[in-house]
Amino acid sequence: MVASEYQLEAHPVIPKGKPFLLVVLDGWGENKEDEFNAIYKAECPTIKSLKEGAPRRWRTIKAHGTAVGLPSDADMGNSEVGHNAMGAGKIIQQGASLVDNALEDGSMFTGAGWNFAKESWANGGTLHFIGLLSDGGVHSRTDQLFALMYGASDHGCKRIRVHVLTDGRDVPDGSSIKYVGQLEKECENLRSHGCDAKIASGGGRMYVTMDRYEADWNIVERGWRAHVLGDAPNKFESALDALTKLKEENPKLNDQFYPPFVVVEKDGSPVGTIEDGDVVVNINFRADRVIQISKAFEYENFDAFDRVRWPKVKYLGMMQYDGDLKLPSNYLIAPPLIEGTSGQYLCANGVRTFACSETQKFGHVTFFWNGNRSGKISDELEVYHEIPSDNIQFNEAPHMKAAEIAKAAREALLSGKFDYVRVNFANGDMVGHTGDLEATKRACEAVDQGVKVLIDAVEQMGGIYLITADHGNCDDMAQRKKTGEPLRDETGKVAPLTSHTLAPVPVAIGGPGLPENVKFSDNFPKAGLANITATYINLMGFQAPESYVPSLLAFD
Ligand SMILES: O=C(O)[C@@H](CO)OP(=O)(O)O
Ligand SMILES: [Mn+2]
Ligand SMILES: [Mn+2]
Repeated sequence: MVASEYQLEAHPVIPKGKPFLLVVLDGWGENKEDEFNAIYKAECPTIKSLKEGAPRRWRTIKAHGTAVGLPSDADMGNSEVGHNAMGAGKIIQQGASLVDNALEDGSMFTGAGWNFAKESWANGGTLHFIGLLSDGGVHSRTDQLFALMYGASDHGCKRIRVHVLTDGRDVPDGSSIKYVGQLEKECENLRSHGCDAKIASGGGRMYVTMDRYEADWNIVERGWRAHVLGDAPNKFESALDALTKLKEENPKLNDQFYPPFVVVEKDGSPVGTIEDGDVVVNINFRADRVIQISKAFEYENFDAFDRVRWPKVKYLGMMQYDGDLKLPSNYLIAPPLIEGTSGQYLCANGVRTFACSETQKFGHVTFFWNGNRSGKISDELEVYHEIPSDNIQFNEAPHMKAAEIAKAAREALLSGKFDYVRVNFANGDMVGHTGDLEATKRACEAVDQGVKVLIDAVEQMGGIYLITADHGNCDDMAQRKKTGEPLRDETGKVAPLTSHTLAPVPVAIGGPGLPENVKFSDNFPKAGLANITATYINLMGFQAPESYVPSLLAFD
């Protein structure tokens, strides 16, 4: 039975019932064609032919800044906001913006979450912050952390401990020293005003605490031991010492992969373990990489690793990270309410869906796509298929699981059991984040081969496809000066860019099932990822919901 609020009318031009393929090329922007654009330099005949072979069915759309609900157009896009927009058909004010608003209008410090946290320090508990320390704006921002620290001090908090995860992925490698230096300064300032604030522990975001989609629980366990128990092989008298000395010992170490460390007093005792009665605030607004640590703090029954000690603390997220699990149960800011997602509409109209990626992006095409819900929309109509990612540095095996994803999705298309096959290829993004240009070219080639397999399957089935991306990354692998020239070190070596880019992303449609007269409209020059949703709902033979931003299709 179709829930009437979600009923969709038939599209007047595009027939229903053709198998439909949607591909997200993660981290694949349309950018300047130069030697640092891995896509341009790689052999990608299939994806390049989409643009050259059918120019009326290829265009770019915005994937960053306000077009995807971020605070400003200086913000690069990311997977969360990109997949939220593509899944939901509208621009959603995202976590970063909601936190900014609450800090600006003061509602941060009057809400239920803040009041709940306050009880703890009013009773002598320590306030702990855990999170990614940078101003990358993808998972967190230092200015928001500092505002919370000062807010707490203004509200009577006398003891703050910060557990820092160094970045180097949304910001240049090596910048962790700068962010830790800034935080040290703020701590010093707070101390001079009577609030004992210190950095207590830390580690690199890809090695400590911030695992996602249960790819490797060891990452979270290392964080737990350092932050909660004060237990790590590396102990230093300050976080700055930790970063500089660990790097001296191992010059190849990068910010993303710092081992866990604990800051200790002169006598070797940790400056800030997490104890009964304390309050822990996770400063990340983005969910995927803090769901596991949130479970470790929140769940009484927990067997992912041995916590050794499970302190009775108040635990809060910057946001609630999982709407289905209600995790965590306490949070500072209510997450964006993402209702009326494409999945809700399509399931209500009987569309049988196969969603697939490898672990690193599995939640992107399911959880983020469905408006940050960890469950399925329909057990009868949907199959979610995860291919386990390898736990390695991805420039060592840049093909990742592209072939396996293509194989699984191809079988789904050919089986006739699905109307809609949705996949994400991780390579351009995950290898792009390593800053390794040569490996990233190989990554692009693996994606291109995967896309070819899938387009062939669509051809065979008389289907329709839409191929797009969530934000840029592999399209520019060099840090740039203001002039656009690549930035070089003293030896002339180009500084690698490990982050996403601000580039728009391509979108291409095609397939034998697509009527000849369907093309992209010449309107909507400012279209963004949210416009994809109405577009693919049309491609499946339905008119899009009125609440969605417009479809990009036009008809001759
Ligand atoms: O790895 C991640 O967490 C982010 C970058 O911080 O990348 P993406 O948005 O592509 O998942
Ligand atoms: Mn992405
Ligand atoms: Mn990324």
